[in-house]
Amino acid sequence: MSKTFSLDEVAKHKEKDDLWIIVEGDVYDLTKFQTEHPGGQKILQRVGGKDATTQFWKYHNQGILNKYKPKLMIGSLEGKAAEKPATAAAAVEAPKAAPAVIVPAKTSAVKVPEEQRETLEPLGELIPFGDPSWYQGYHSPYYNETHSALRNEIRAWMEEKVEPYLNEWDETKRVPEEIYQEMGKRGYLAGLLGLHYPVQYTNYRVTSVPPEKWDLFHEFILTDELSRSGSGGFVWNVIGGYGIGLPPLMKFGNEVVRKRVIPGIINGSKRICLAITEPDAGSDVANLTTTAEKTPDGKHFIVNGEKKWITNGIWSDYFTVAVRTGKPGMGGISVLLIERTMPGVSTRKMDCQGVWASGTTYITFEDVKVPVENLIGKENQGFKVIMTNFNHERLGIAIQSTRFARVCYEESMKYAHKRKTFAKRLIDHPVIRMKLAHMARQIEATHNLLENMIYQCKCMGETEAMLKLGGPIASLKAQSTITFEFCAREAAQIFGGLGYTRGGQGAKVERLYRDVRGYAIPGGSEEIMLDLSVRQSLKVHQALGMKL
Ligand code: HEM
Repeated sequence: MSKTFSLDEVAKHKEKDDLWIIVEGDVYDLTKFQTEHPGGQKILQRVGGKDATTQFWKYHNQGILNKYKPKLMIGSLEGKAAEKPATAAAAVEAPKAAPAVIVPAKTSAVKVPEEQRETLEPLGELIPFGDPSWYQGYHSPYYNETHSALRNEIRAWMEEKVEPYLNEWDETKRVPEEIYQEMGKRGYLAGLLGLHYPVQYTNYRVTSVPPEKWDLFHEFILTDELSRSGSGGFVWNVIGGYGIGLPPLMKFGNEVVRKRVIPGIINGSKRICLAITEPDAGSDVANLTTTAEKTPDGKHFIVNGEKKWITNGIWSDYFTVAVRTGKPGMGGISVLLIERTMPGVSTRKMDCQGVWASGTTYITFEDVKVPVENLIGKENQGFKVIMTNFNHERLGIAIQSTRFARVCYEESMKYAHKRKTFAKRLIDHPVIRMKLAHMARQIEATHNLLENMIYQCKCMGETEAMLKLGGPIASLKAQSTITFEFCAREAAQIFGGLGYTRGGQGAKVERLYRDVRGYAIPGGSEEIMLDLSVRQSLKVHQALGMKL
């Protein structure tokens, strides 16, 4: 049981060589820690023996408390109010108006179906627009109790295992391998393929969702909650290569290869990535030049070429690679599964502006001998394989960008309640409220479009979705990254110097600002997406009988 102390007892420990403070009713012994405190020793000594809750929240965010609590907390004050989690939001000055009342499901005007009631149980800090509206007691047609259970499960895991370490991982440009392995064991990797939960390849299950109930909204929630990290590097480290590299193999791979390779990847012990982009061919896929020539006996392809900006390439065991097997243009492309053990594969890490922990890689293939069984899909029909992948990839980017925009907004809203300028909190300056309002309206609009697209994908078959939704999803991808860029910029302005320095309270904002281009360019640049959204939708609607 944790020790309890009276205020008088704590007050005795106020000297440099015996220094305690109180934060949120808990007592911390900072005697040893003070010399390594990044904010300085004296500032701690000034609050020695006292309640320093207000000062603490002024300079730190929740992650710091979560990280240091286990090391520095020695007990609590006598009579500390019934255990409720300490949060930065709790320290924010109370609003003047009466607190909002969440309408419980039972008293809603419309009868809420039994299976949706739990989704109305709020989660999070209830900052307006700080989470999707169904997290905050608002109705939605898309979610049931398995979705809210999953949301709670991932958030708890992220807060314990991921959040406190994000800054470290960003600086070292690597997420510990155990996190990826845990993604496998917790069943999360298996749920990220835009497909039914693949029970045939894994015995791991997601604790809160039976496999037969798994749908695209679960995948949405999973990616969304991972993105609450506010780190493109983290998200891409754990799902970047996997989410786009594995689906083609799952759908179009040779059965023997699938059985040999997929279980290790889904269980988190092996890694895969998608290698399409080349030094000279990005969004313009049809022009790629990496060649794969068949050997005279027809048993192998010999692959030569270079791939660039490949997420996770540096630590991947498998590469889903677009190659040219035939004539110029889209009719001569195939997709091959290349394995790191095959001689002639080399990878080199690239230094980029953002997404640091994602392992952006330059790959060279030099006379790599690949068995024909490793062909994914049919020879010279690889363009279809690549196209089928695009909706899933772009939806993933849109989910991440939208949550990143929300993180920028949420962080700004919290900070605007504690930072004072000209004797007023930032939130009391109309110019700051205007910034927050513009962020929120774009985030909410994008999120609603996102839910609509996911619902369409859930209802349509894959081919119908590929044809009909190519345009709208391209539009959504651009909408989400433009929103992300806007919110990152506005958040950086609100945070001022703190959004310009790495680490500290503005860490997420500073990092996300650097990650913006990593989202606006790959998976189809904004310009190409917007143009495609009109061209593709016109084609589809011509087929549907458009009268123009
Ligand atoms: C449990 C007690 C505390 C811990 C574990 C702690 C930890 C930290 C850490 C890790 C940082 C680096 C910045 C960051 O990553 O966010 C920091 C910065 C700082 N801390 Fe603390 N701190 C504690 C208490 C306090 C208190 C009570 C004060 C003020 C009275 C304070 C004032 C500061 C200041 C001024 C900075 C520099 C902020 C900046 O760079 O903008 N800290 N602290």
